[in-house]
Amino acid sequence: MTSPLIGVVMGSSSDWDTMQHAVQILTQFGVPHAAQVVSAHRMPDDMFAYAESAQGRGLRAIIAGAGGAAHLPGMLAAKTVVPVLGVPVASRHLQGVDSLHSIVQMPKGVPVATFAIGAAGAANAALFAVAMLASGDPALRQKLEAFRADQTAAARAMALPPAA
Ligand SMILES: Nc1c(C(=O)O)ncn1[C@@H]1O[C@H](COP(=O)(O)O)[C@@H](O)[C@H]1O
Repeated sequence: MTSPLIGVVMGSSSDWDTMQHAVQILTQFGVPHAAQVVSAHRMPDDMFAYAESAQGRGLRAIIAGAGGAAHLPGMLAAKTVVPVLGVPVASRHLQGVDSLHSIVQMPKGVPVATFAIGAAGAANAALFAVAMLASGDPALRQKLEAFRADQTAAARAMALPPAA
């Protein structure tokens, strides 16, 4: 079995509806990945172990999704130099604005690349991870270029309904 290049973690299984969109993209591009629940709040020792072992396990990036007081991406970034891509998950009461602010407002020196709230952010985090890997992998770069070309063709083919 190929060891994962991208780790996908989330604070709770309730984040899966959002984070599965990252996993779908990684699967589509054939990027070896592994997804699991890791919570800075509820399982801090596991979170530390995950971050501390990330480099040695060969992870090239970690996509971390969390909602509300979303400390997971930032705490991972505090414990590893493997790039962390943060995905704010929509929360029940504040619709994910709390998650976004928690993830994006990192202190200088400990960056988390922060994406949009929800499914689009999760998909874009995965596409960004693919782009990072593609810079050293011509076959993957070709797949990414084909994906973008398909997207452009679909946008050009968009038709609008007649005005009411
Ligand atoms: N933000 C975090 C962290 C963390 O950052 O460590 N751990 C869990 N959570 C978030 O709590 C929300 C509610 O979780 P539950 O649905 O399990 O109550 C989830 O969006 C999760 O990401």
